Order: sequence, then structure tokens, then C-alpha cells
Amino acid sequence: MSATLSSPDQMVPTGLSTHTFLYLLVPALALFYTYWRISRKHMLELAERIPGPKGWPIIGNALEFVGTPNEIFTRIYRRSFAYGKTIKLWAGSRLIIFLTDPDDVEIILSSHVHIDKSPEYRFFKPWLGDGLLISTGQKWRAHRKLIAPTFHLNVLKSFIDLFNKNSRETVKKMEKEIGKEFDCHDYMSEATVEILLETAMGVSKKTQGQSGYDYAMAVMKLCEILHLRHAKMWFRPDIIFNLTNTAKYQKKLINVIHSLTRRVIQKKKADFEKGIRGSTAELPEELKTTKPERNVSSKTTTLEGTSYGQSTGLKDDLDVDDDVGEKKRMAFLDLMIEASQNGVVINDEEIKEQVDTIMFEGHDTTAAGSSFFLCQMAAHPDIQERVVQELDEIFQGSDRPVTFADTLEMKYLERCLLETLRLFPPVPIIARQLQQDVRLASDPKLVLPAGATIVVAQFKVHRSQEQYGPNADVFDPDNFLPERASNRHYYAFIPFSAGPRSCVGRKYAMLKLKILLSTILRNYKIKSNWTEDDYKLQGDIILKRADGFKISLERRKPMSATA
Ligand code: HEM
Repeated sequence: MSATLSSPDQMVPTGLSTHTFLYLLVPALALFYTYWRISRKHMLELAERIPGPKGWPIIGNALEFVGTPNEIFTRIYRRSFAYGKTIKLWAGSRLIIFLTDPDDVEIILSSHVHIDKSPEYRFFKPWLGDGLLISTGQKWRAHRKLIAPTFHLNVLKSFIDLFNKNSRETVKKMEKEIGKEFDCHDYMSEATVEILLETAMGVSKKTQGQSGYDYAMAVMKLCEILHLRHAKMWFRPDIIFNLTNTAKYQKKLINVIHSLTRRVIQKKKADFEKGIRGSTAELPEELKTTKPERNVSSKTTTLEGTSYGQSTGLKDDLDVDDDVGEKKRMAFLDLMIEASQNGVVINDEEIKEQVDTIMFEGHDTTAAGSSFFLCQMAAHPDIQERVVQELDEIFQGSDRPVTFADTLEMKYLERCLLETLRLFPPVPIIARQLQQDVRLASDPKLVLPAGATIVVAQFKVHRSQEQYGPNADVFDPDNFLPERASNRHYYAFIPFSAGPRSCVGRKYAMLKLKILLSTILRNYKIKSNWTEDDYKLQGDIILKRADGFKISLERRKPMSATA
């Protein structure tokens, strides 16, 4: 006994303290569990009626979230078929309810009450602050009212030359990959960051240099960390996460991002003081639109029954007042800076948060959407050739840049794009925190309890056989033919969400994607040996291929002089 006492390891009677600790821990946990069950009686009673896999005491179904991102995604999607349209899971003490019926989805998304984001969005806070994606209540309402008009079609039309310029530069950059297999997401990601900088932010990407690329890389890495925090339970509490090396790395990445944001705002403010408005990005003479496109109604939608990525039955604040003459409206950052000059509507810190939000929301979503589109074109060569035939009819062999009127002629390409967003929605789920009970339309016996996290599972809604028929999993652009679309529930296609918190960048994204993707397809044949069945999907906040967006290119014709 005395010999062991002299050992430093034995100075503290660790065995005894561990036992004491366990003796105390077990009743403490039991007490906590009992208190928790009593205080959540109402929630537990309502949750009991909702189908879902059996969980363990305390941890609930947390083990469902163990594994690689692809394993978690595949497991949860596969397991969801064992239950009905509404499925519950317990992640520890958190009740999570997945909705897949369009009637139920409509109740949540169309509401002006259920607009609070789930607690998971707090992981974005160090990066996005209280920007539009996360904020709620009066602040969200005021900023949404300010920001939505800056994505009006009249503003977007003024970006067309820049969309053309950047699309041609992307084609040029991709030239070195001809004949090899490569991951097109790298190119789509870089292109979207550069286009956002030059359009929504209105600064020349040349002034950003290497930092534009570092920024894109930092955004991608940060998304991986955020996914990790969603997927690994022990990474969720800040108190534990902040002790890890990953937290230190996150800080570094946020620094890279925030430095670029601050620089962009400073540059824009300096320009503003000199009376410079609009984008300062350089444009080659041959890409400058000389005459505005008259007689092209902004109201015109390409496909009957859909309007810029959503059903025409789903009106939101982006759909108001599209045809008010040629009224000039201001681009996003110009308007933020102008509003801040009187300091009432938005201050400098808030501008930074909104810039970070737009750069994140506008970047990763569009990069994933365009990468999936290219992979789908490669996987379906016959469909790709039909798109190219349509482009040949529009451009008649000319290398001229795309006009707004051309984008309205790209009907088949648009159907392919919508079908890609249906099968591979870049935002695969949307989560809201319920402040009051909600009775479901699909099954009035079921009530979603206040305090629960509601997950609108677009990925599953979009693959509903009830809405899309027995071949709901098959890539079929004709799903967006008017006669088929008119037989569907408006909320059966919601890649941009819907209702008051819909995506403000919806029209921007659709217009930009049509110009970028048509320019790529006019220059390259997209090829690959992979089909959808080979894709390893991960719901990494943004839906991605864990195996990489692998394609190869074959030149269709000599590159145009302006490319
Ligand atoms: C294919 C491209 C895109 C897709 C699929 C997409 C999808 C979505 C979805 C599903 C939401 C709702 C998210 C939620 O409630 O958690 C959303 C919100 C948002 N998106 Fe997009 N988005 C795209 C492109 C863009 C672009 C290009 C921008 C800006 C330039 C943008 C800016 C925003 C903003 C600011 C919000 C928050 C709106 C609010 O809460 O009021 N998005 N987006």
C-alpha cells in the first residue's frame, strides 16, 4: 500500500473518485431524464403518434448519424421508406420531424409565422453573422424588403454582358482538361465566385487576385466543417468544438473570407464616394450590349407553368412588379452602401453579414447545380444532343454572346436544368424551428409539437411517385412539359424553397446558369462513364457527389476569338 502511494500515478485515489463519480452520474442522469420527460410531456405525447425508428434512451436515434457523409445520407434516405410521409427521429433530446407531403410542406413554407430557422443554423453564425439566411423577426423582414428588389429582373438583365464574359472565360480555362477525366466542380465553383464578385458585388475580380480562389477554397472547407458539426454529435456543443484543432482551422478560414468581404466593401465605398455606381468589372468591347433589348417582356417565362425555377402558382416577393417600364434598379452592394449612408436601415457590420450570406448562398448552391447538370448531360448523351440541337437553332452556328431573348428560347435546356434541380436539389433539406403546434394536412391525427425541428426534405419530395409517377427516380426533362407540370402540386418542386423565405437569388441563378451552361455546351461535348446509379451523394449542407463531379470534354468546334 505504502509503495503504491509513492507512485505519482497513485497520489490521487483515481479509482475511488471514478466510482464516486459514476455513483453520482447515474442517478443525476436518471433525474435529468425524468425531469426532461415531465417537462416535455406535451411534446412527447404528440411525438409518440408520429412514426419513426425506435431510439435508445438519452441518445435517441443519434447512431443513425454515424459514418461517412455518404453513408449517413444513403442510410437515412433508404430507411425513410420504412415509414409514412412524416417521420420522426430523436437526436438526443431534440425532436426532428421530416415532412415529405407537399400539403404539409405548404403549411410550413407558405407561413409568415413558421419562419424561424432551426438551431443548427447557429453553426453558420461565426461566418454569416445575422445575415438573411439566419436572421428572423423584424430584422429579417426589414432586410429582406431591402435586398429582394436588388435581384429584380431589370437589374439582372444589366448583368448579361458580365455573365457572357465570365462564361467564355470558364470555357477557356476548361480547355486544358480536354480529353482527361476531371472534377468540373472546381471550375463551376471558381466561376460562380467570380461572377458574384463582378455582378452582385460589382467589383472587378482582377482587383481580388489570388484571394478570389482562396475565398472559394475557404468556403468549401468551411462547408465541410459545418457538415461535420451537423453529423457528429460530439462536435455540436461549442464548449467541446472550441477546444479542437478543427475550430482553430475554422477561425483561419473565416479570416480568409472576412478579409475579402471587408476589402470588397471598402472598395465599393471608395467608388461610391467618387460617384461610381454599377459594376467596375472590365468588359471587352465585343461583349458590350449596345442597345437594350426592347419588346422582351420580363414577365415572359420560358416554360409554361414555371417561372424562374418555381411553379408559377408559387408567387413571392421576387415576382412583383416585373414590368414597370425600364425603371432602373440598383445592384445588391450599391443599394446596401447607399442605404447605409443614412445609417438607418443597415449599418456596416450588417452589410458585411449580408455580403457573406449572398456569397455563400449564391456560390455553393449554383456550383453544385451546374456541376450536377454537366454530369447529367454526360450521363445522357441523347438528351445532351437535343439541348445542343436547340442551341444550334438559336445561334445558327454563330459565336455571338447570349442575349436575354435567347435565354427565353432555351426551353429544352431549361427543362433539363429543372429536372437536374428536381433529382439533385443543391439544398436537399430546409429546417425550421416550430414555435407553436401545427396539425398536418396529410393526416389530421398528427400534430407537430411546438419546440420540434421541422425538416422539409426536398430531396424526397422531388422523388415522390405520387407526384412524378412510377419513374420518379429517372432523369426525364419532359417532367416539366406543361401538361405534366399542371397536374402536380405546386409544392412538389421546391429547389429554391417557397413562400416568404424563398431564395432571393432564384432568378439570378436561373439566368446565370442558362448563360454559363449553354456557353459550355456550345463549345464542348460532355462525356463520362458514370451514370446516376454510380453517384455517391452526400447532403453536405449542399448536396454534392462525394466521389467528385467527374466528366471529360471533347471540343465541338474551334474556340471563338472572344472566348
Ligand atoms: C441553384 C442555385 C440556388 C439554389 C438551389 C438555392 C436554394 C435556396 C434555398 C432552398 C433557400 C432556402 C434555405 C433555407 O431556408 O434554409 C435559399 C435561400 C437563400 N438564397 Fe438561394 N439558392 C440558389 C442560388 C442563390 C443565389 C445565386 C443567391 C444570391 C445571389 C441566393 C441567395 C439566397 C439567400 C440570401 C437566401 C436566404 C433568403 C431568406 O431567408 O430570406 N441563392 N436558397
